[in-house]
Amino acid sequence: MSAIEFDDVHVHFGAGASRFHAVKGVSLSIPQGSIMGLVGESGSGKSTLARAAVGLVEASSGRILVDGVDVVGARGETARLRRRIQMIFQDPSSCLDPRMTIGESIGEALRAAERRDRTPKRGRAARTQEVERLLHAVSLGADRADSYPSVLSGGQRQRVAIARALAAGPSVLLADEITSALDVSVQGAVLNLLLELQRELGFTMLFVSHNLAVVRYVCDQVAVMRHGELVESGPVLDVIDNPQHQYTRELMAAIPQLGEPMFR
Ligand SMILES: Nc1ncnc2c1ncn2[C@@H]1O[C@H](COP(=O)(O)OP(=O)(O)OP(=O)(O)O)[C@@H](O)[C@H]1O
Repeated sequence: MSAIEFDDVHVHFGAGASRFHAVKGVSLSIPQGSIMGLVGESGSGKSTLARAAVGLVEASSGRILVDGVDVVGARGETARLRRRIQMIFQDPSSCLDPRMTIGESIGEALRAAERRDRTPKRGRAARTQEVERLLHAVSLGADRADSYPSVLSGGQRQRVAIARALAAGPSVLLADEITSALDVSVQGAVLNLLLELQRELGFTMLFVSHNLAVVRYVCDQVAVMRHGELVESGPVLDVIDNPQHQYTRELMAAIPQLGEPMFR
């Protein structure tokens, strides 16, 4: 498993007069195996920072290091390191092809990982077995392999998205608002599943969320962004219970009550 570090990362969108500075020199280090929450108001640059790590947006400058190796603009062996960073999105449909069955979709992610790692291609039976193991890992029955995404609930689709990410053998997982589109009754199950998998597999995680109660439940560290800048970071309970920055205090005050853990 890998540590990930953002070192003075800047991201701009657009050009000329409409050039917009979305991420302004963010430096953030997530130790191997820990879960860092990333919070801040809408538009503060959280998703953009996460997307820069997987190359979905281009960092204008700065370094993104996986185990100390800069993966920005990486090629060859280093690009392989970057593909060990997997991202899960708010809307699971965005990563599921509606024309593919769930089994085909997970199988495709397995094949991509084989190509990346240059490991021998699994035979059909071995692939089916691995798809079933991954479905089981995310608490879906093996019979789901033949279903299409359209017949699944939002929570089930998000489980499939997690299974696809796991198929890639991630060393770092970026979770961007992964439960905010789900019904509250399903959110807890998906979060608990993710926590169990993280404990079992030990991947490092960046967990982007608006919900501070969820962040407190899931994360051991938290970073706060505002207007593209990092304003504060530290152990989750320290930051939530004793925020140092005025903006973090305002963010906490906006939450009606941070009561006991939500989903236990
Ligand atoms: N592809 C893009 N082109 C232009 N501007 C963009 C693009 N993606 C994001 N932005 C802008 O960058 C800023 C940061 O967006 P980002 O999605 O990272 O914020 P966020 O903190 O994740 O917000 P939210 O919590 O609402 O998802 C916003 O002003 C957004 O409009």
